[in-house]
Amino acid sequence: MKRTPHLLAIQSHVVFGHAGNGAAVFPMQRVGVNVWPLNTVQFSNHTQYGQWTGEVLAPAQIPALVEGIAAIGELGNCDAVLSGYLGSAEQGRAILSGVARIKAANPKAIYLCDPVMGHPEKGCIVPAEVSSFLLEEASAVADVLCPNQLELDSFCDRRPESLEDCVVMARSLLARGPKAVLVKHLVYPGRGADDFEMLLVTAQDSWHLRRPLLAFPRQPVGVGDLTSGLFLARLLLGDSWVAAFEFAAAAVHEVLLETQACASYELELVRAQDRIVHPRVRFEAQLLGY
Ligand SMILES: Nc1ncnc2c1ncn2[C@@H]1O[C@H](COP(=O)(O)OP(=O)(O)O)[C@@H](O)[C@H]1O
Ligand SMILES: Cc1ncc(COP(=O)(O)O)c(C=O)c1O
Ligand SMILES: [Mg+2]
Repeated sequence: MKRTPHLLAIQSHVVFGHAGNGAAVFPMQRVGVNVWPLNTVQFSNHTQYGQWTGEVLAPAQIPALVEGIAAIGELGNCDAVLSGYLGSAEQGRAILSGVARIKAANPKAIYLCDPVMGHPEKGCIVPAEVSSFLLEEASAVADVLCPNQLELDSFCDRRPESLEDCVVMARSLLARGPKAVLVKHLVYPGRGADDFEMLLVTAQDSWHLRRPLLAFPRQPVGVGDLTSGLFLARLLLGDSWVAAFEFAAAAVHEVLLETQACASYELELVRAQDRIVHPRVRFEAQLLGY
């Protein structure tokens, strides 16, 4: 029987609703991965409500928890680390030391970094030191980076001029060390008004994917976290880069369709659970010639 992969997921948790691990853990489990959730913050709700209560995890807890897993002899079973929303740069450095510890125990383990930098206009609040940490330190260690357009622009310190330019920008991140860059949401001059576009770039190839843009009165939160989590889960289950990309796009679209149908602000993950595992829609990624 094929072994079930194990994944250490280090990101935020919300008590109410869905963001960070609260958006990604259940879907990753549903598609067939053992998830080890390590919550960088525990907030009452995501920050786009404009108010929340809760705490940031003390950074020293991250290596302490990783050591605890090492002490029971399980660290070598960790196949991947996922990091997302961070409460402080110090937490980020603690994650990198955890990644090093895990790679020493299992050299095949991969590290996917979702560089959540915040979006002040949308009300996603992330400390400025976290952005600097992601730009300067995490990107050099990550095997896979999953920025949105704003985060890609921050990495490159400019905005794209075209789709081809988005590929150039994503490729420039590969030079820092990652093997693949998934841009979860593309924004560039001249893009299709009715589409939601994504990009996957590896050293060899680049793929572009379109799915329908859905109308929401308030943009749902946690979509990026869900995308990164499902992409990594499917990679661990043996998918190729492009298959995992297409799966994540389809499964996330199913969740958004259910969320829209329920007129809900929070992602309808429980109602959409079967559609996450077996998406009814399929979006084919197009291989770009550049
Ligand atoms: N098909 C879609 N139609 C409309 N909005 C979408 C669709 N897919 C994702 N979104 C929204 O687009 C935004 C994507 O956010 P973005 O900033 O690119 O990534 P992240 O979720 O990581 O912040 C989110 O607000 C999400 O709710
Ligand atoms: C606590 C928390 N985690 C994660 C996120 C990231 O969510 P998204 O997937 O939309 O980038 C947010 C965004 O506001 C947040 O408040
Ligand atoms: Mg995000």
